[in-house]
Amino acid sequence: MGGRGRGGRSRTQRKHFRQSRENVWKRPKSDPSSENNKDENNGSENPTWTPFATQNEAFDQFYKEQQIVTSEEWDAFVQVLRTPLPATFRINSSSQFSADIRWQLETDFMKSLKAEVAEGGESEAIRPLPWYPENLAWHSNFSRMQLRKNQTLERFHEFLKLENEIGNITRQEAVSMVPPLFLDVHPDHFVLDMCAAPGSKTFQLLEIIHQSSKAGSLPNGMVIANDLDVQRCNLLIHQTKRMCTANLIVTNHEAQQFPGCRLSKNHEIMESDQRFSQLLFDRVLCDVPCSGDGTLRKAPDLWRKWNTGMGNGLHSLQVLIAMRGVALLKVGGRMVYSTCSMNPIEDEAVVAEILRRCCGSVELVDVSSELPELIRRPGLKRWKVRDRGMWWVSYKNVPKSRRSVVLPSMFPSGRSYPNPVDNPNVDMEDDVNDGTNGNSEDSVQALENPVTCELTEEVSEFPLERCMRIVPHDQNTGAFFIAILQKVSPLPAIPEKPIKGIIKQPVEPDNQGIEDAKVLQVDSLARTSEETSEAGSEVDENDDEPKTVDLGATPRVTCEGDSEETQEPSNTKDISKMVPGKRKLQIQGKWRGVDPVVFFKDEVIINSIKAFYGIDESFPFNGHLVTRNNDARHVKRIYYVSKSVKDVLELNFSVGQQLKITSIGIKMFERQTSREGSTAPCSFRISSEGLPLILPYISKQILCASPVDFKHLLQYKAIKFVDFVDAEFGEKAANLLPGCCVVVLGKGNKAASESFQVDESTIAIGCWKGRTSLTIMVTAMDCQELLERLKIRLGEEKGSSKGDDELANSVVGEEAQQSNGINDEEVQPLDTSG
Ligand SMILES: C[S@@+](CC[C@H](N)C(=O)[O-])C[C@H]1O[C@@H](n2cnc3c(N)ncnc32)[C@H](O)[C@@H]1O
Repeated sequence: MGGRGRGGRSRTQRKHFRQSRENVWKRPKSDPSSENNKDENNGSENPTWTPFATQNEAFDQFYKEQQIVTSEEWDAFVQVLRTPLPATFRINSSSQFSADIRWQLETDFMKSLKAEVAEGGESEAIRPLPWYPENLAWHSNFSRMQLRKNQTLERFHEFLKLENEIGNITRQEAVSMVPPLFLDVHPDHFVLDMCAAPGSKTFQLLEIIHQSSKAGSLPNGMVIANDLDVQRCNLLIHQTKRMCTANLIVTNHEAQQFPGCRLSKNHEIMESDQRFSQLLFDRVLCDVPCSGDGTLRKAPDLWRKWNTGMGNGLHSLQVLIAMRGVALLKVGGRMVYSTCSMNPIEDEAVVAEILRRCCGSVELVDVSSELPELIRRPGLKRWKVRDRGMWWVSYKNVPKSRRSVVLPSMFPSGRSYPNPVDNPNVDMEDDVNDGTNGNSEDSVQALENPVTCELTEEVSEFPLERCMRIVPHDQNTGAFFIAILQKVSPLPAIPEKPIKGIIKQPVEPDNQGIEDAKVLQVDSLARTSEETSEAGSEVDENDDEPKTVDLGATPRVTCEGDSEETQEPSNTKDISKMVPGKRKLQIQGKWRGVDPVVFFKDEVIINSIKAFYGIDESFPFNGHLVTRNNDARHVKRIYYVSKSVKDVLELNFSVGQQLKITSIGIKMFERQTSREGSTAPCSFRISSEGLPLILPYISKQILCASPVDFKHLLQYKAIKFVDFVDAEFGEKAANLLPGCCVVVLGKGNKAASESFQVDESTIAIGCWKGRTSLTIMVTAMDCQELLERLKIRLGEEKGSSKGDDELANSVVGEEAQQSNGINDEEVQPLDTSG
C-alpha cells in the first residue's frame, strides 16, 4: 500500500521548501549579464531583479542547422520557448483520495475557474492533458501571480499547495511525465531509476507499482532510485516520502558504476528461498544529466549560459550511464533513455551508440501507436557536430587537437577514422571568441568551414525515427527526448582487440554479469563526474522543487574525497575522530558516512509491539523490519520493507554491501521519547506513514469513531473522554491501554458500536491515549487535508448534539499534546538516524 498521502513533514523542512522557490523568470541585478535594470511590471527602477535575456545567437545557429523544426516553424518555436511554462500537475493515482481530487478538479474547479478566466479573456483555465490516462494529469493556464489574484484562484492555489505537500498531487512539468508512461511498468517489476533526483519520475513509477494494491498488501515489484549527488538524493527522499512506500530503496552511486550485486559462482546459497543471485531489472529509467535546454521556459537563465560545449561534454557520460543501464536490464526488459535536451548529440547520437555497442541485442521499440494524443516528432537520422564554432559532418576531418572532445560516437555513422594531418588553416586552438554569449565554445565564424564542404552528411543506419522529440510549440510544453529500448538477447562479448583511442575499462570486474562482461569506453569517456557536471548544468525537473533541504535532526557526515570505492571499516574509527563536533561516523558495510542498514530482529521488542496492537500473525514481520542503527537498544525508528526490497537487501548483504543505501522502506514504528511515553506498556508508536499498511492487521488499541467525533478530533487535536459526542466511544477510549492507539472513521453516528472492515477507502489516524483524553498524532497539514476530504466526502455536518463552541471549551490540547511529545515536527524528514 503506498501513496496514502499522509506522510507528514517537519515545519522547518516545509519552510525551506517554500523559501527555495524562486521566480525563474527574473535574476538578481548583480548578475553582470543583466540587460537592463527596470522592473518588468512597472518600468520602475528595481533594486533586486531584472528580466532574463532570451536570446542566444549560438543556440539559434545550432538548432537551425540541426533542423529539429522546419525553417517555417522557427519563429513559432523560439517564440514559445521565450514564454514562461504553464503549470502542470499530476494526481497521485495510488492515493486514497485520487478519485476525490479528480472529481474536485473536474466539477468544482473547472467550473469556478472558468468564470474567472472568462473575465480575463482566456479560453481555458485548467484542463486535463489529453494524452495522460484517466484525466490524472492537468494543465493550468494561470501564472503564480494570477493564482493569488482573487479568492477563487487563491482557493485553487491553496489546494495545489496543500495537495502537493501531502502527496496527493505532484507538480511536474508535462513532458517530464512522459518517460514513465512509455516504460510500461507492472506492479511486479523491479525498476531501476538511474538518475532519479529530484524524484518526480520515481514518484510516478511508484504510483504505477502500487496502483492496484489492496489494503494491507504490497506489490511484488520495487524501485531503486539512484542519484550521484548526495544533496539531490535528499530531495529524492523528501519527494518520495510523500508516497509512503515500503517498496523503495534510494541509493547514491555514479550510475555508470551502479553495482552489479552478483553472487560469485562459489557462493553458497544458504537460504532456500533466495530468489536471485544477481540484481537485474525488468525496467530501467535512464533520465540522464543533460544540458537541459528543453527546460528553457522554466529556467530562462539557460539562455545566457547555453553553448554547444554543454551537450558535447555530456555525451560520453550519457553513453556510459545508458550502457550500464542496458547491462543491468534483464533480457526482455525495457529501458527508456530520456533527456530534457533537444540536442541530437545528447539524444540520437547516444541512442545510436547504444545500438552500435550492443550489436543487435538491444532494439529501438516503435511506440508510434502508443499515447496517440501526445504530439511528438520522429528522431533525426542525420545531424552535425559543432565544436568551437566549426561544423563537422564526419569524424574523418576532426583535427587531432579536438579528438579528445569530438568523438566518433557523436556522428550519425559512429565511425572512427585515423588521425588526420591537421589542416593548418583550421587552427582550433586559436579559435577567436567573438563574445557572442561570453563563451568561447560558440564563437561564430564568419568564414565558411572549408572542411564541411568537402564531405557529404552522414546518415544513421539505425531506425532513429522511432525515438521521439517533443517540441514546445506543438502543445505548449517544454521540450523532451525519449527513446524506448528493448533488450532482446544478452549483450555480446566485445572483442579483445584494442582499438585506437579506446581503452577497455570493465566497470566492475568482480561482479559483472554475463551480459555486461566487457564494457568498452572511449578514453575521453572516462572523465570524472566532477568534470562532466561542470560541462553541463542539471536542471530540476520541477520548478517548485526545493534547492536545499533542511535535513532536520541528523547532520550527515561526508568525507572529503570519499569515492565510491571500497572503504575499509577499520579506517573509520580514526576518521570519526577527525571530524570534531559531528556525531560518530556511521558505516554501512563498506560505505563510510552512511548510516548502516540492519535487519531488526529483537524478539522482545517485536513481540511487545505485536501483543500491544494485537497484530495478526499473517502480517509478515520476519525479515521485513530494518533499522539504521546497529545497537538495538537505541533504535529509535523501525522501518518496514516489502518482500522485494527484503530480497534485494539480503542479496546486498551476500555480495558485501555493494549498494550504498541512503533510504529504505517506510517508517513503521517510532520509539516514544516523552515521560508518559516511556511508562506506556509499549515503547513504540505506529508512525502515520506506516499506519495504512498495518491497519488491517491491528486488533487491539483500535476504535471506530463517528464522523462528528472524528472531525472534532481533527479540529481540536485533543478531547477529554467525557466530551465525545458518542459516549460509548469515549468510554471505550478511556478503557484503552495508555499509549498509542488508532481511530478509524466510522459511518454511523454511534460508530463505536459498529464492527468495521478495513479497505482501501478506510481513513484512520494515530492517536495517544492519555490519562483523561485522546490526542491525535497527526501533523497540522495532514489534519487540514483530512478535514478538507471529510468536508467533501461527508458534506457539511448537521445535527451535532454538541456544538463546536462547547467542545472547544473542553479541549485539553496543549497539556495532552505535550505529554506525549507529539507535535507538528513528528515526522523526521530524512531516514538516516537510528
Ligand atoms: C535530469 S536530472 C534527473 C531528473 C529525475 N529523473 C526526475 O524526474 O526528477 C539528472 C540527475 O542526474 C544526476 N546525475 C548526474 N550525474 C550522474 C551520474 N553520473 N550518476 C547518477 N546520477 C547522476 C544529477 O544529480 C541529477 O539529479
